[in-house]
Formats: sequence, C-alpha cells, structure tokens
Amino acid sequence: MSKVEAICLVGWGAIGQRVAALLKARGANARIVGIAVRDPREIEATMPEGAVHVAGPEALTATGATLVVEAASRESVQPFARAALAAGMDFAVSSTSALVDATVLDELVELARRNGCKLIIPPGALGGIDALSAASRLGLDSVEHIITKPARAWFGTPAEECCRLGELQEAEAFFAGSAAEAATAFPQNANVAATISLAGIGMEHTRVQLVADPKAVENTHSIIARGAFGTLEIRLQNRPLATNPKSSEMTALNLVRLIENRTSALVL
Ligand SMILES: NC(=O)C1=CN([C@@H]2O[C@H](COP(=O)(O)OP(=O)(O)OC[C@H]3O[C@@H](n4cnc5c(N)ncnc54)[C@H](O)[C@@H]3O)[C@@H](O)[C@H]2O)C=CC1
Ligand SMILES: O=C([O-])CC(=O)C(=O)O
Repeated sequence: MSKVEAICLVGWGAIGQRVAALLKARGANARIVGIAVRDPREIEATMPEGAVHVAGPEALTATGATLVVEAASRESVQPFARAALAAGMDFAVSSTSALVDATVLDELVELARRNGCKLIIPPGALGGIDALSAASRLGLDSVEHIITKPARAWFGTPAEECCRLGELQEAEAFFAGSAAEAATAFPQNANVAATISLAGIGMEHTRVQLVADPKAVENTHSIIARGAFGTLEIRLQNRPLATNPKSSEMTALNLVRLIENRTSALVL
C-alpha cells in the first residue's frame, strides 16, 4: 500500500492554495491535515476536506502532520519551525529571508538534529540549486543573481523609494548589494537570494541585483556561479502566480515535487 504524506500548510495564500490544488489534481499521495492562518475566516470557504484550522505553532502536533510546509511570511518561520522541529516534524521553508539571521538558522538546524527530523530548503522559484550546492563542495569563487520582475511586483516594497515604479518606461536596476541586504529589505521578493546563498557561498558574498521592468510579464532569475567545478549559468523566466505577482508558479511546483518525492519510489 502506498504511503500517504500528512501535510500541514502554514499560509493559505497564492502558494499554499496552488500547492493544494496541484496535489489534488495530480492525485498525489498527500493529505492536507491542517492549515495555519491567523484568521480562520480566511480559509472557511476553501478548506480542503479533512483539514483543520491550526490556530498557532502550539497546535501543529495535534494535526499528526509528518511534514509542515511554510508558505506564509518571514515572521512565521521561526515560531512554526521551532514548534514543528521540536516535535520531530520535518519543516520546509519558503520564506527563506528569515534565515538571513544566522542565529535563527543555527537554532533550527540544531533543533532538527536533536529531534531526528529535517529543516528543508526547497528551491522555491529557482532551479539548479542542486548543481550549485554540489559545486560549493569544491569551492566557489563568485555567485551573481539578477532578479527581474514586472514593475507591479515591486509595489508595496522599498523599491517605491528607489524609483517611480508607475512611470517606468524601461527596465531599471534599483538595487545592487549582498544577498543578505536584498533578502532583508525585500522579504516578499528576494527569498531566492537567501536560498541561493545557503546553497552557494553565503549571504555576504552572493551579489544580487534587483530590476523593475515595466515591459516584463515574467519573474526572471539569472544566476552565474564560478568556481573550481567550472561555470554555471541559469536563466528562469517564471510565470507569476495569478493571485500574487510577487511569487512565481515555480515555487508551488517545487513544493509539489518535494511532497510527491516523499512518498514516491522514484525520486527526481
Ligand atoms: N523561496 C522562494 O523562492 C519564494 C518564497 N516566497 C515566499 O513565500 C511566502 C508565501 O507566498 P505567497 O503564497 O505568494 O503569499 P500570500 O501573501 O499570497 O499568502 C500568505 C499567506 O500566509 C498567511 N500568513 C502570513 N503570515 C502568517 C503567520 N505569521 N501565521 C499564519 N499565517 C500567516 C496569510 O494569511 C496568507 O494566507 C511569502 O513569504 C513569499 O515571500 C514566494 C515566492 C518564492
Ligand atoms: O517568486 C519569485 O520569483 C521569487 C520570490 O518571490 C522570492 O524569492 O521571494
């Protein structure tokens, strides 16, 4: 008999709902047993059958989930990950900007180690994280990441103070700095910078450029890494999710892949 993975989602927004819909449509061996959001009214009408509202981190264990998948916010990561890992539940992080703070990362890794479970960093909106992580084992010289999103994806972020987003005619690079700076200032748009740093040469040495492009319809990630292994160049042109232009479809797809791999005999 096939194993069924019991999943608790933290967050029921663009990514959480897309993951649930894809798992259902694909008949995956996964059951959503809990959904954590602050206000239960947010999930009333769309709650998957058999799932319960999880009122806070302390309510995670009662769901019986074996995997907790965070797709909520930077603030949600530490409290929910602490509770899950302390209870021996694996925890997958989407809002990886929470891990820029090395003390948070160290604490969570130590909790996972002590309780025999795993802190999982999925590729999120990216691809090629496997190759970058493999390459880092031989040493990397440089990693550069350019994140280009439609101008509208930068509304509600500090990009509004760097350029006139509503009036742009051409693409504008409005930020250049370390991954730590990018992920700290743009937690809704640059989690990928933290993810790539964890796989590569760290938050301070990974160079990031952020670009607002009024003509773009996709979220583009261009990554160049150089090291003893050779050179890696990746370019992804991700469709944004219908309900949140800041987040890419690929993020949900990578979570579906992670969840399906948990029970599949063939892991890809
Ligand atoms: N790692 C990556 O490559 C990517 C990461 N992300 C991140 O994933 C997260 C989710 O993205 P979306 O689904 O697009 O966002 P969204 O705004 O559409 O949905 C967020 C959901 O989380 C809930 N939420 C927020 N804080 C919470 C808390 N403390 N406790 C319980 N529920 C909480 C909200 O009520 C909502 O249901 C965001 O932090 C986003 O920045 C998004 C895209 C790529
Ligand atoms: O979805 C994307 O393209 C990347 C993103 O929002 C993030 O890293 O937070």
